This record gives sequence, structure tokens and C-alpha cells, in this order.
Amino acid sequence: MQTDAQIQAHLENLIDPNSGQAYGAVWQVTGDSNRLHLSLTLGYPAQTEQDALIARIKESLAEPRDVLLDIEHQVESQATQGDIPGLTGVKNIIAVASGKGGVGKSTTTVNLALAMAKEGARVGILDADIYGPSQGMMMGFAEGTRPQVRDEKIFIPPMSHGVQVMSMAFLTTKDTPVAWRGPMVTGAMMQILTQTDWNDLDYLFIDMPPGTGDIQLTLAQKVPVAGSVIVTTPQDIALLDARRGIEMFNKVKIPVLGVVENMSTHICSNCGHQEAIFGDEGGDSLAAEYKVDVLGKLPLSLAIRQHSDAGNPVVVSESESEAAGIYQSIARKLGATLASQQDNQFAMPTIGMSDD
Ligand SMILES: Nc1ncnc2c1ncn2[C@@H]1O[C@H](COP(=O)(O)OP(=O)(O)OP(=O)(O)O)[C@@H](O)[C@H]1O
Repeated sequence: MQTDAQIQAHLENLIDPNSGQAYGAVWQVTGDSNRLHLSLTLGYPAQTEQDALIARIKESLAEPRDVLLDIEHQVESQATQGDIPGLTGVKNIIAVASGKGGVGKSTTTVNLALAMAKEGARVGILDADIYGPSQGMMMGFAEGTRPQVRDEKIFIPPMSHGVQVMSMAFLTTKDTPVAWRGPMVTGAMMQILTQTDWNDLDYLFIDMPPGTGDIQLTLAQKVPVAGSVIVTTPQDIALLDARRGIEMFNKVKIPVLGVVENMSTHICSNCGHQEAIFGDEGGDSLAAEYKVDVLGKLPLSLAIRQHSDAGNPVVVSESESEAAGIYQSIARKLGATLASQQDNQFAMPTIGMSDD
């Protein structure tokens, strides 16, 4: 029978599918002849991977053993651009951006945040999409929801599905004129960000305003961001804008943790046939060009749209669905990529010339 030390060595060499690297010395092995008790401490949360990992371990052992597995995580705070001081109560801020409006950035932010919470992390969302704040609706808050206020200046973020949320929509009404000019937007956002009592978050997702203009650039310079995610659809026009997004983050030295390709394929609701209407290479070639990963690809799916519009995103309402599984996988990869940022590599194009 394999000794605990042999099993330990074997497990250290297993490849973590989320980082693509060997797990290394993160295992503790105890057990008797019938049952192995393993515990694994990762730098990112991965609760939903437990069953798959147990099956993989059992299959890879020399002799059949029963396996008990505890997956723990310890999320560390990563460096931010230009050493901007971090935010109290928040370990890591992740900016979710798109070069262009309407590609599904808000839908992706909500589902990713919920997926990260399901993996076991403490998560918040800040809706900075000032021109169309939609997080309140997507997270199922009743219209007219307002945060509680402490000491006349600190917001207590309302919670939904276990996630702390702040949105401009909580502070304005449908009738509030939104004639925001750049400095007002960034001023208001910085105020909401810093005057909210975020409670012990591993990750705060910021749903950035779409585009790569002055507002986005100022936010990217002022907010202490640990990493960013670019959401794009596979059409050339969206990819062109996504490139600008990556270049904006490069300019301010925020690592791009990966690209999410949304509305990648269309699945026929009658026959289930899957078709890449806009081609299936777009996100991959963008990622290759800038040496970033495609974290995952979401199909154009009625369920994704209907559930977010109804305030019950697919990750929580259909948690066993294929779409929810893709979001979970993206969340784990994102966490793993962020945790490995110590040896920071900025996303630089390997070919081509920038047009500005
Ligand atoms: N994978 C998907 N399948 C089907 N519908 C989707 C998908 N992703 C997003 N949608 C729908 O597309 C619309 C636009 O999505 P969303 O509001 O998330 O985009 P956005 O990029 O945040 O837009 P904006 O930047 O203009 O606020 C919504 O109605 C949303 O439900």
C-alpha cells in the first residue's frame, strides 16, 4: 500500500485545472488503510470542485481507497497598480470591463460574483455602470431599495444571494436626471467605493462603465484594482473595442486576468444545435495576441437572459445547468490567476501595432 508520504508526493504533482500548474505543497494527508483524509489549502476558493477532484484522486491512486477531502482557501491581498492604498474591508478589487456597451458585461459580473460566492468566497459588487446601473435589478433588489446609512456618511451595502452590493441605482431614482459629466461620475464612484462599509470581502467586483474613455481611464487610475476581466462578444467590432480595453489596463499597469467571450455560440431552443454565428476564434486570437487566457465562453442563452432580468441569475436559479458550470469554472480560474499575480506579467501584444 502507498504510504502517506508517497500519496503526498503524488498529489503535489497533480495539475490544478484552474491554474494549469502542479498543486505543489498544499496538501495534508492523514488516514488509515480504508480511508484517506486529505486537506487542500488553495489561494482561491474552489468548493464546487470537490466531487470532481475526489473522483480524479481516486482514479489516480495505485490502490482503491475511500477519500475524504476538505478544500480550504486563503485569499491574499494582491498588489494594486502604482501602489495605490487598498480599500478597508476588501482584499482584492476586480474590474470587469468591456470596450463596448451591450456585450453582457453586467450579466457576466453578476454571475461571476455569485459563482465566486458559491466557491466559498466573501464577495461584493459595485455597480459603476453609471449610465445603465442594472445590478440592483439583476440581483433581485426591489425597486426603491436604499442602503442603510451610518454616522450620516457610511453606506451599509444591501445583501442579496449572500453578496454585498452597492449601486448608483440605490442612490438615484428613475426621475433623477443623469446628465453626468466625467469628473462627476468618477467623484461619485470614488465616494461610493470608499464610503461603503464593505464587510471582510475577498473579492469586490466592479462593473465598469462600458467603453475606454476618460471616465474609465480615471477610474482605472484611482481605484486600487488587483486585476481586470475583459468581456467581449466574438464579432470583430467588439473585439476591436476589447483590444482598447486591454490596452487601457496595460497603460495604467493593471493586470488583465483574462477574457470572457460572451454570446459565443447560439443554441437552438428547439433542437439544441449549437452554432458559432459570429465565428469561434475571436476571443482566442485576442487572448493569444495579448498573452492572456480566455477564462471561458458563454453561449447566447435564453436562460441566462431571463434569469438575470428576473433578478435570479442562472448561477443561483439553475445551479446545475451547463451555463452555471461555465461561470463556476471561470470564477475558479479567475481566482487562481489572481492568486498567481506575485510574478506579475502585464498583458502585452506579441504581434501587430497599436493604432494610437
Ligand atoms: N450569454 C447571454 N445570453 C443571452 N442573453 C445575454 C447573455 N449575456 C447577456 N445577455 C443579455 O444581453 C443584454 C445586455 O446585457 P448586459 O446588460 O449584461 O450588457 P452590458 O455589456 O452590461 O451592457 P451596458 O454596458 O450597456 O450596460 C441583457 O438583456 C442580458 O440579459
